[in-house]
Amino acid sequence: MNKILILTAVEAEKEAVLKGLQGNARFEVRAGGVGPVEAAVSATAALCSEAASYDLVVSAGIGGGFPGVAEIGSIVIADSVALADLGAETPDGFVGVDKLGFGSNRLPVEEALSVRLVEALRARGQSVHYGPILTLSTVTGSAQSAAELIRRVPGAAAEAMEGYGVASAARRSGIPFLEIRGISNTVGPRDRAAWRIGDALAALETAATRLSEVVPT
Ligand SMILES: O=C(O)c1cccc(C(=O)CC[C@H]2O[C@@H](n3cnc4c(=O)[nH]cnc43)[C@H](O)[C@@H]2O)c1
Repeated sequence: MNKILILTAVEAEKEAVLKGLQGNARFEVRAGGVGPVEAAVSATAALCSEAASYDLVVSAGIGGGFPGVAEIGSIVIADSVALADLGAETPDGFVGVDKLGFGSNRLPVEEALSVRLVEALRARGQSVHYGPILTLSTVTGSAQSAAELIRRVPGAAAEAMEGYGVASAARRSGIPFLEIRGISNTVGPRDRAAWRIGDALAALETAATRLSEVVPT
């Protein structure tokens, strides 16, 4: 793989990733904005630019970890991505677009490379989890909503706001995709004081270093 695009949401995430990559020239890192729409538009613009010829697209940033699965400061690598709030509210509860007959709200990742990254992180003693990462337009703020998301996506490991948008753009271009999250907070009741952005950015930096080692040439 000669050219890899990494899309973060904000500059602080971009800086952490660049630090981890230690000048590896195969990677291009862009901050594309917060939320699935900004992420999809930014990824599409990058992939459609004249100079573009990417072999891999990565969504990377901080995220919330589901309680009992991914603790603050750990890393989550997606085994799939889910647009968890795309669907309809019905008298029987939320129904996803898949059940409504409008396609799927799950997208795959490049599995072999994701697993290699998980193994490389584990081998260095890093706490890393491999599971579904949810993309949402609204940050979860209650235990009830967190439980509902786990009902929708069993095994959910983390949530963030960009992955599915980037994955969707990559899929349209036929390019493999990965998602990486450094965990800054626990998904559940809102508690800004418990946020550990520094720990999450440090985890993200570590993940970027290992990524630069495991991406094949
Ligand atoms: O004000 C709040 O309570 C609040 C709680 C969590 C996140 C935010 C943000 O505005 C950050 C959005 C930004 O960070 C990523 N992120 C980090 N943690 C989470 C999360 O638990 N759920 C969803 N997104 C999260 C996200 O990808 C955005 O880029 C405010």
